Amino acid sequence: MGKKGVLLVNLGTPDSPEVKDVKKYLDQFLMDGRVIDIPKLNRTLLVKGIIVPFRSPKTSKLYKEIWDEKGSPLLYYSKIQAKLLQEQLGDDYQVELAMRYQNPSIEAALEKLKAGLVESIKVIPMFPQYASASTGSVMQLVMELLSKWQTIPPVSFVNSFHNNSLMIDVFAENAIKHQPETYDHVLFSFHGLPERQLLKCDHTGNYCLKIDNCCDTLNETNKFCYSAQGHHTASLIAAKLGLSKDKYTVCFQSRLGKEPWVQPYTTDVLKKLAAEGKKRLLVFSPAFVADCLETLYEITVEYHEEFKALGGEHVQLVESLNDHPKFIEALVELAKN
Ligand SMILES: C=CC1=C(C)c2cc3[nH]c(cc4nc(cc5[nH]c(cc1n2)c(C)c5CCC(=O)O)C(CCC(=O)O)=C4C)c(C)c3C=C
Ligand SMILES: [Fe+2]
Ligand SMILES: [Fe+2]
Repeated sequence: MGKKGVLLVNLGTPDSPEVKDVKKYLDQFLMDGRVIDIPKLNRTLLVKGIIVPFRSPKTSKLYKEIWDEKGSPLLYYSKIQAKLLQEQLGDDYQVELAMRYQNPSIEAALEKLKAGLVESIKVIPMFPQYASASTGSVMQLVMELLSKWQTIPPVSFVNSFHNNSLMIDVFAENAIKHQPETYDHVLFSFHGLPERQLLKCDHTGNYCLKIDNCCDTLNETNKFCYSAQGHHTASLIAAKLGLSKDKYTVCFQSRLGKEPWVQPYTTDVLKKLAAEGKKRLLVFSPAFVADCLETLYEITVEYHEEFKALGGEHVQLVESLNDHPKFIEALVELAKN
């Protein structure tokens, strides 16, 4: 019997924090039609003509703030996760790591699985909540690449793991280290998405953003909605910590461009909480399985400074799943089941 192949795929990061590598990364990332879902000509003009030239120098500076001797935290933690998963799964499995954008590429990782003569491939996009821009994009590229193989082994995909109980435990355990009861309010700040991407995943056409609080709870209609899955993740972590509804807010960060994105925006929530006199905030970022630019810079530095300027005192990030042994156990479950 051959080994079973497991492919972990996270988003990606530049090869270095230098402007030229950030340009290559942003170009590949934002030219993906599932990330900026507008007609190709408009996307090309917007990405190559405006976003990449103007945003890259700024983004390069931000990456330099979080880059250390181990490299980009997202890649560094992803490599540890893959190594620990391989150790836990043992010799019957071959685990490979890939990034959707830049390196190590999905193509190279699939070639390694092919060379290992694996009898099957389990793809785990490392995004707890399904979104077309993240999980969907990984699935599409893997399917495109595999479609060119002569022999296509049995392939399966993890679609989402927003309610994985081991993952929920890790977020809760990581928060307990910070004594959540000493904070005035808790935020679950998810990476944002353009509203039109949420609307596209509502197959009824009359539910999402048409009904009040459409995605505050998960149901049969919105079960693949990124926002609904995010609210569900947040409610499970809150329940584990015994947080009542008035103690936490689900919000969305990292908006890009002028179009409406899923709301409320984290920056607006910071303003509201500061105006209410809240001083100390504990912030989860449960759309990611590893600390990255969005957590280590946007939350830890930018939101902290923004909140202090508004009269607040402290914004504390709850560290991500990173190399927590229970998260590796969660990955073992996902790989096997
Ligand atoms: C249209 C723009 C973007 C969409 C849609 C989007 C969705 C999306 N992104 C992640 C995860 C990550 N994004 C990260 C960085 C990042 N994201 C965008 C834009 C969109 N993301 C940009 C331009 C950047 C780069 C930084 C910047 O210039 O602001 C990261 C961090 C990577 C790292 O190296 O640390 C992650 C992770 C998800 C899960 C998602 C859809 C739900
Ligand atoms: Fe992003
Ligand atoms: Fe909705």
